[in-house]
Amino acid sequence: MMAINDSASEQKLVGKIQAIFFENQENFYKVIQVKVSNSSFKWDEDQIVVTGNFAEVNEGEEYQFSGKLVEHPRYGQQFQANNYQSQLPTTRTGIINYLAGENFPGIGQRTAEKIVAQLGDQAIEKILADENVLKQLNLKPKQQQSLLENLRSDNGMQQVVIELNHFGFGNQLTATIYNHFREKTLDVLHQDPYRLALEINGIGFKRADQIAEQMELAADDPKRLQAALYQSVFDSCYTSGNIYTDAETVLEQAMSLLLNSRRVSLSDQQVAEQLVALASSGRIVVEDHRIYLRYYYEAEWKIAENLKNLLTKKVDLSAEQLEALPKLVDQIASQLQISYGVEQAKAIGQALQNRLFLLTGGPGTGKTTIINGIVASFAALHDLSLDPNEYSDEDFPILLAAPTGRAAKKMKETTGLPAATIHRLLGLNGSDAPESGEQDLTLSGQLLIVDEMSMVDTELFNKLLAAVPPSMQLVLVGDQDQLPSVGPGRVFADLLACSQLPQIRLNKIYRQQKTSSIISLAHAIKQGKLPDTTFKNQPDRSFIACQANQIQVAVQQIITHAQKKQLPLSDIQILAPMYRGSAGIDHLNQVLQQLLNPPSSSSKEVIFNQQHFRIGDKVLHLVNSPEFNVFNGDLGRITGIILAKEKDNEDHQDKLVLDFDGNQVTYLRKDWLKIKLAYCISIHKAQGSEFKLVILPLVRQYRRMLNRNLLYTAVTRAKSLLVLLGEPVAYQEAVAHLAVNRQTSLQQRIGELIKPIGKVKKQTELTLETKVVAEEKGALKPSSAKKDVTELDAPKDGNFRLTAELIVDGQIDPLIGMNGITPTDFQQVINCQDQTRMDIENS
Ligand SMILES: Nc1ncnc2c1ncn2[C@@H]1O[C@H](COP(=O)(O)OP(=O)(O)OP(=O)(O)O)[C@@H](O)[C@H]1O
Repeated sequence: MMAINDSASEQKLVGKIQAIFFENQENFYKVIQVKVSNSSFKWDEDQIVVTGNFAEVNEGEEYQFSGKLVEHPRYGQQFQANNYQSQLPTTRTGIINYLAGENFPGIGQRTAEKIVAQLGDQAIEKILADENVLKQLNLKPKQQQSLLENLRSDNGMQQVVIELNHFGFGNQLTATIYNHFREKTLDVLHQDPYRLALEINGIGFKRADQIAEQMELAADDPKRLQAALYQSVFDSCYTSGNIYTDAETVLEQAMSLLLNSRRVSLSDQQVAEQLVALASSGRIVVEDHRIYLRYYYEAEWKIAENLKNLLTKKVDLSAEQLEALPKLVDQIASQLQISYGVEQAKAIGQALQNRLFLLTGGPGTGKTTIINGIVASFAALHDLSLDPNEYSDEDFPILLAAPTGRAAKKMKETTGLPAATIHRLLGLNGSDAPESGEQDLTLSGQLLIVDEMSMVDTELFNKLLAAVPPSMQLVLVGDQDQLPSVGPGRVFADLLACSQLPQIRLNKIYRQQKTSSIISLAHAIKQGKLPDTTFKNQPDRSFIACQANQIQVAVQQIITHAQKKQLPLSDIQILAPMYRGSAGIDHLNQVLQQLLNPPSSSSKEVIFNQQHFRIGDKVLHLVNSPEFNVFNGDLGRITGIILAKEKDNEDHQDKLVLDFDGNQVTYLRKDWLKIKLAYCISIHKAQGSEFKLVILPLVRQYRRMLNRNLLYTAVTRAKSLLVLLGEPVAYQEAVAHLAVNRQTSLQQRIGELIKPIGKVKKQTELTLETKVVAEEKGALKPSSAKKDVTELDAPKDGNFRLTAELIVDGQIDPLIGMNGITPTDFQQVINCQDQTRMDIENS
């Protein structure tokens, strides 16, 4: 039995489990009833209720618990256990009976007696500590196996839970760690605790390093240095949205992680050596000056390869069908009572004739109208019914999808056809890590249209494309001038930058100008201009000049005014770029909650992460939770609060009941991290949503965040009314700054695999095996850095490998990967990190 962290203040309890009252299926938390046989504290009753984190405990078995007696406000005295262990039989007869029992098939009474005769009263502990002791017993191999496996599984999970608790992991993480490593958990914990940081979401380098320090792992251990380096590559991508980073950034960040965690100095050389080792291990990939997480390196290649495969097969249309196309499009237009513009008609024609088609355009340029045209003409061309009821035995042949719930809902409303989120379409669970392996789903259908493509990140697009069969046609629609996806990559912009991919950019605005000055403002912003009318009131928009400290009062007044005009709260949305500061999202939410949903003695509230949640509050969902059918950016309302102490609340947990457009979901306390008050939300989170009235405060306080894409995205969220407020100079600064482009190589990968139309050459096989050799001190070998990827071979199994030999005179060059980097490049990194912070704040 492992040592238990005993402390003098801890109380002990020994007893048999009589009943398990409650067990949480998602973690190890249980409430059990124990028949007391012994206790270190005064206890006059026969039974006691014990709560805590337990692996599989069995009714009827005896356990020893350590912890403390607590007073539950509703249930009285209970024993709160921190640790527990099964009371292994201690007497000779007890051990013999235990081993001869049904837990150990193949071991009878005689064998059990023999084991105890030779190994003594400590037989079980001895076997668990060293399986070699079994050799002296002359047991059959099957008996040995039965003994070992069953003793270990009886004790294994229990020990894991105890030890993870001992290291301070709560219920949820304990369950996640155990489910990930299973019976190897303790080995991982003892031999390479950094794997926790590398493989488990929610555990960072610092936490793993604390465990490693307790295990006395040296501060310069290669595992430690590699873990910090990996974490730095990971952080650079996830915080900036870049697909790759560079050696200088990684080395600098890793060093700061290492020194912040333990005050032991390390040389640059030591850390740089481990960067090379990490690349050799395949967990990161180094190509030229770029450092990738392996997943993203492969994802970009796979996207390019899947696009190439898709484009290889032509759409099978007969000469008659092709000839009839223009007429068909005209017919559809007259059904919709419009006449398509030249570009619009061309877009529909191209979507019908190509396996892959990209469509981008600003607000009001007719994207939705074109989607409707594509759907109707595709159905007419292929003689398909658009009535979902006629497909009871087969799948509907036209799939419509979007990255958020709200965008999918909008698609459903505008087309009158079923539409889903991409996650739902692919059956993805929100907690799937990018590395969660190959998915084998293949979509069924003939046409897939994805809207709001600017929000789709590299990981999701990779997964989506992997599920698209070569027989399907794919239409990707979006507005490339909006903010890029929250996750790494800028897929839509990269695809549009590839002229070899069939695409159309819509420029003409069709939404009537006289009813919308918002749209013309958006198009001017896109072109880097702020029209003279920006700060003058128009029928559908207005401007209120004020300073940062006046924003709160101004916003309160606008909302009060809008409410007097009978505009429901769900139609009003305040958008801001930043969470912090007097004009930041968090402060505005507090102020607005006070105005719109103040505390009252008759209504319940809970406090979580310094936020008060009350019935009626508007909330924003921050992550994708397909299990609830709620997605990142969805807005809902709190309709119920059930407190743990309430009479009929059987599982004694605090709960919030939320309503997302009719979808009622119950959130336990562990889920509350997923929501935030939403009277004011970030512009990032508003992507994919539209609101009747948008209120947009911009002040110089946000200067670091302000750029053209951000302002454009905010303004285009307003459907009918827009109130701008703040400092004119902040608007001017936003329009003047173009967002820094993310570092991605998708365009390059596509360029290597898909030749420009009309210039298709014989494809050279690709490989991703790059050999980088630094010839001169302080520099990578120029020829390797310039090596054309088409010279290399891509393994069919997708097992990309990289050999990085960054060796100079037998030494690792501390300047690895920095060759050719100019101060401007470095500045770009800094700018990206600024962008990054914004992404962190908004994610
Ligand atoms: N060819 C056309 N003739 C007449 N009206 C058109 C035409 N194309 C689009 N419209 C109208 O213009 C308006 C905007 O079109 P649509 O909603 O399709 O644009 P969108 O690009 O999807 O805009 P948003 O991104 O703002 O939703 C709609 O009222 C639509 O009916």
